[in-house]
Amino acid sequence: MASAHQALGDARRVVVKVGSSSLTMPSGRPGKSRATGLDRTRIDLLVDALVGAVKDGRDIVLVSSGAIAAGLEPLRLGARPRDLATQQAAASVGQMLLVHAYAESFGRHGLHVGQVLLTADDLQRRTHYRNAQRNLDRLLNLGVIPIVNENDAVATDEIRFGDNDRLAALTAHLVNAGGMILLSDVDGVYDANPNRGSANLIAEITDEAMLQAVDTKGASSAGVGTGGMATKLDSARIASGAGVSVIITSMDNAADALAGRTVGTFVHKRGKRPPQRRFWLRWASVPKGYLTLDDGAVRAVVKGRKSLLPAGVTGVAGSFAAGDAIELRDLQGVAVARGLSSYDAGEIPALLGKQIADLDADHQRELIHRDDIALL
Ligand SMILES: Nc1ncnc2c1ncn2[C@@H]1O[C@H](COP(=O)(O)OP(=O)(O)O)[C@@H](O)[C@H]1O
Ligand SMILES: N[C@@H](CCC(=O)OP(=O)(O)O)C(=O)O
Repeated sequence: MASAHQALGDARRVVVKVGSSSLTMPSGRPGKSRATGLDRTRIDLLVDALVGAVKDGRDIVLVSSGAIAAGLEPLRLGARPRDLATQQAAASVGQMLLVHAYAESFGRHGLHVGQVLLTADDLQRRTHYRNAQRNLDRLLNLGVIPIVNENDAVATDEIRFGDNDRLAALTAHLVNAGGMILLSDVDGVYDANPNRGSANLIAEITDEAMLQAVDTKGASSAGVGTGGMATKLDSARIASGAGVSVIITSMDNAADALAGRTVGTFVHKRGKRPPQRRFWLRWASVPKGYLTLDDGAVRAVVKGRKSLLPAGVTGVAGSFAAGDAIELRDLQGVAVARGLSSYDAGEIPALLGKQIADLDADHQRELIHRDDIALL
């Protein structure tokens, strides 16, 4: 019987994410063991694995970290900087080196790469989301390998993905990928951080409870990565919940993972690809305010999948306009859903608690239409 991993081998469009720790090498400078340079041999190894799939007619989108890490050595920075301005500077220098290295490496096979730098804001606005989608689709149709990274040079602390694992999951939905492979310096997910003692590889993760049970404590081995295993599991949760099969493994296993061989940790997809609007609302939008719902309204929205009517809303907070994303909270303050408000925040207090029939003709509609609600 074929293993579950084969689902990845069968996916026509795959997002592959590679972390800083897999692309860089210790410089060996005394006392500066964390300073790094790009490891061109490893980049060629990765590229060769990806090209194998491209030559088989599959679409590959590469989400690559490593901009900040690649900027460390040229700027003589000993370790990943903590302050934002130096991170941005390192990324500005490093991103060029990174994409240049990919362009040369794919060039050995006669293939072109296209750089796509995204900010969190690009995926938080629906119009930008569609722009990014159109560009990625066109690049793939032209036979170009898109290389995606966060636009670290302009990202600020408030509006950044921070880790590319999550960006990879959002990208997988954006391009309608069937599979996602997260490549790191560890060959899979273990039942505890393998750097802290003996641990066992988890070959398959079948549900959300298993994803949440993994022990991810302790620093990563390389020191240049950002999220460790926790962000990879978050990413796997987002992608697998949106109908994408996921493998988490090491870069050395990239070709095997793409071929559907049994390597690393396979995370089973759950459900189907959700409509773009719901996925975007749930995972990429930033709520501008919230409504407080009484118990009946929570039941209607969550269990009944109904539109939200003013009668069940007890409060409004924040400053938002019609069409903005807002949170729906229960009486205990727990967010149960996100939705796109049909009204400006200032219009809502006058509607609270009222039946639709009692409202004037301009306001005889729901606060949030059911098609504009994503449950959390
Ligand atoms: N349960 C676990 N299984 C595997 N690795 C783990 C686990 N918990 C923590 N880790 C750490 O996560 C690291 C990978 O994360 P990170 O260095 O951020 O990767 P990358 O730069 O590739 O994104 C591994 O080297 C390992 O030290
Ligand atoms: N965008 C940043 C990488 C952020 C990140 O997620 O890094 P990693 O944990 O190595 O995947 C960069 O290119 O340096």
